[in-house]
Amino acid sequence: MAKSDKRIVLPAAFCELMQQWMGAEAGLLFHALASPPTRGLRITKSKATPGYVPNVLLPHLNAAIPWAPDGYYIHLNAPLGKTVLHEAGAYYLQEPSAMAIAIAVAPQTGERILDLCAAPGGKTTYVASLLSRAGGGQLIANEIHPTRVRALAENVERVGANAAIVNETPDRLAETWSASFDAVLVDAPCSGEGMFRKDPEAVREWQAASPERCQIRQRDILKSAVQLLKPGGRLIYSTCTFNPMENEQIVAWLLDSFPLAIEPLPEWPGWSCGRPEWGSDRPELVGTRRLWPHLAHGEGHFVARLRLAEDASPRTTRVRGTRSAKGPRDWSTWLHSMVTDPPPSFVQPRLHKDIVFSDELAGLPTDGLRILRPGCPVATWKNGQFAPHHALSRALPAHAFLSSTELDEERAMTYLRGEALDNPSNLRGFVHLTYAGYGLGFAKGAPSRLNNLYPKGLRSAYLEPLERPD
Ligand SMILES: C[S@@+](CC[C@H](N)C(=O)[O-])C[C@H]1O[C@@H](n2cnc3c(N)ncnc32)[C@H](O)[C@@H]1O
Repeated sequence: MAKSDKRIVLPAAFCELMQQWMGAEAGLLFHALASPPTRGLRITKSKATPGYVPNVLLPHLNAAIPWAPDGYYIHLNAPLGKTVLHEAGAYYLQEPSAMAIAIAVAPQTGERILDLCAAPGGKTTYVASLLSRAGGGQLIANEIHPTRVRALAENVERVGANAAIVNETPDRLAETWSASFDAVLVDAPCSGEGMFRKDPEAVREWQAASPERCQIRQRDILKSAVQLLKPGGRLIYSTCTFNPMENEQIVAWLLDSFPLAIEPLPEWPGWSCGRPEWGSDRPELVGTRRLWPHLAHGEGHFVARLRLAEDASPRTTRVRGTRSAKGPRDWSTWLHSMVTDPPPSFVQPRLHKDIVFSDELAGLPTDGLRILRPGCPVATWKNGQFAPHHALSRALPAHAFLSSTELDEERAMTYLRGEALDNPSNLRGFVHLTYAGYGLGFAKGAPSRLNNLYPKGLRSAYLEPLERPD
């Protein structure tokens, strides 16, 4: 190991490799890797009003992140991971350079988008926000790892993103869903050199053989990703690593192997162009983007957007009969007694065991696939009775609920601890509770109290207040 600075000790083989690629500039990178990491958060639910920030959060935000309309830098030690607003899914703590990836996906109205390597969900949740803001579409988030897929589901539910969650290998998805997507995001497993500053484990795990090993896996995943694209569809490829083997070289290989063309990405402030000389001298590589921590405030990402030729002849999907979305009887009546203007995927749901899910897999065959959630869990259905699922409280804006009440921070904390609340307005039935306009969960109105329906597994006694006493 070479001692490069007093904070982290960079692997000697990493330093040699980067010196070979970058020459004297490598010193600037190593110097930047010796300084503290950047930290960011992204407002998640600015669907109707981009740029909206809850007032209580304002004192905790630093500058806006120039490439991400919903992103802000925050202080390294800002205690923002355990607040009512965080629990309510009002923001997602996300490394600043990672925010550019969903922007590169550029979701359009009505598109069907697949995030192939999605856990823990940073990019999925941003793509979901942008797709919803564009007018809605279909989003499917896949994660191969059986434990990580649960963290993905929790984050998707916390921020109220509308997505199906799948736990599959890319090749099985390609087999079943060939030529089905307008856009596929591959945020690939990589050697993680852009994580060095914020995660000492990333430094410990890095080995001289990591870039080559990762490159092989990335090619495998990308072969399936290309197969999943409709003709004319977009492939977005990203990593959080610096070495060209997993970046420019992968994109050069994609251009050589498939009828794909690079779509140049915007010139985000501080970002650099990919380097053609690192990828078989393909001049188009200037259309890819890199964030270097010695040139911009972020930890480091590479991203490329490629478009599949319109006349690409895809292997067609074996359609084994798409399951028709069938909900229980009286569903529509119950749903309209809870919310106004439910999205179409809620009106034609899927019933799976005792849960009614919005159908985010409409039009796709699902037989034989490991589906964790076909969409948002909207309600439970037991003994012929519906009850709202907690996830519904996050999935729609507060104004959509027919019975909704706003809590102050103290009452919100009481609710998130799992305690009953007083009921001064004598509310009855299922009541949607909000804080700063963000859905927290449901309660059930009784004569003198609001009974707490916040799921036991989510209850938390250790939340930090954000509001300052006057
Ligand atoms: C960089 S992480 C994804 C981060 C995520 N996109 C986010 O923004 O939160 C890469 C993911 O790929 C998954 N992965 C690992 N090997 C894979 C493989 N062979 N095929 C597909 N995904 C894989 C990992 O479990 C990991 O969750």
